[in-house]
Amino acid sequence: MATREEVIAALSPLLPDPSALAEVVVLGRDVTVTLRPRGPREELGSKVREALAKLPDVAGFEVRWQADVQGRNVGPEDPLPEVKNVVLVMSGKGGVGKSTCATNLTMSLHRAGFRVGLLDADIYGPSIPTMLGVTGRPVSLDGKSIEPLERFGVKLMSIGFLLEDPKAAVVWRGPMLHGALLQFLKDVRWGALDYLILDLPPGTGDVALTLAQRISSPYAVIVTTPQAVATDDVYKSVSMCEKVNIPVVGVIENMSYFIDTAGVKHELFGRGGGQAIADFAKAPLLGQVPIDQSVREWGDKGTPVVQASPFSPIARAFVTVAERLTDAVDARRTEGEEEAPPEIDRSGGPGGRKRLPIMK
Ligand SMILES: Nc1ncnc2c1ncn2[C@@H]1O[C@H](COP(=O)(O)OP(=O)(O)OP(=O)(O)O)[C@@H](O)[C@H]1O
Repeated sequence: MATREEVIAALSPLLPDPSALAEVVVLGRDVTVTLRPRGPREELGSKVREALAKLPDVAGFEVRWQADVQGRNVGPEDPLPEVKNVVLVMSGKGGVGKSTCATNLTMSLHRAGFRVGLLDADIYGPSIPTMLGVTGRPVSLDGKSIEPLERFGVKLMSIGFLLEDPKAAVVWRGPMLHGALLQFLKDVRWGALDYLILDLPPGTGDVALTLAQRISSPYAVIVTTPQAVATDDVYKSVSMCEKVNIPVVGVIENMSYFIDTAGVKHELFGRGGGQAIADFAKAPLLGQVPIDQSVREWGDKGTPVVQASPFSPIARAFVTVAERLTDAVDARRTEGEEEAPPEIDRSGGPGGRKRLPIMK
């Protein structure tokens, strides 16, 4: 078993100054290190993880962050005044692992010490309830606001919670669904959050437009596979973000490769797709997530792999993506790339003013 002193001695040379190390907890063969960084997180996090991996008798390790997260300029009519950052997870087409990335990103941010919520805005195929193993109906304590459900310490809301059978195809009409989404933003008691992650339906879209019209300074993360680059869909989703003024803050390449039991890497879906989209979007590639059977297995069991197996290499891939995302958001906010608060659409268009009978 490594001692606290050994961990501190191994990490000290990597730190910009001693105060960057806020806490070291050794529990058996597991180590949790809390850092208080001045600069970007991902580089320091990677170095610290590398050093921890080299320590003898350390089986698992995690890095947490103690940081003041920069927030957006919230417009006067923004439905989420206490939410510092809103991140829309999007994809050009279905099945690329958008919901998987959204849930594991959320869990990575939560485990790293940030306050985070997850809104399943994939109103046509909500999968967050399954991936997080949550059932139940949202309730209202005051008859006005909706209490979010909670799982693993993360606040959650999904249209799936409102369906009798979440697996059944959603037959509600578009405007009603948009109304539900807006209601989720406005009426759910999210409280103070550093990041609210939204899992958007695949494709270009009216949902993104609705959100862009209501929320000040959201950012988009595009999920793709190496092969999806061959289709127009993913480029279209980047262009659509541009059109509705939602900056793309990064790209995640999912299912990038597969490592077999002999340790050989196979690039089943080709290579370079994520970087090509990142270049097109003029945004960083946040990471390449390999194909790993445990991702699907844990997703099906209702516990994201980052939560179920936090010390595994696949969990670390998601953790790195999450750290790069926080760095990318901070960098954009520091550049002062704030958008003007959105014009509020009162036309009653998609989403209109319809309210859902959630809390009869
Ligand atoms: N890196 C990965 N390794 C292994 N399986 C994965 C990986 N990423 C996603 N999957 C699996 O692929 C399937 C599709 O993933 P997911 O539902 O996240 O995609 P999606 O893009 O959100 O789909 P939809 O657009 O239909 O909502 C799921 O069964 C998921 O467990």
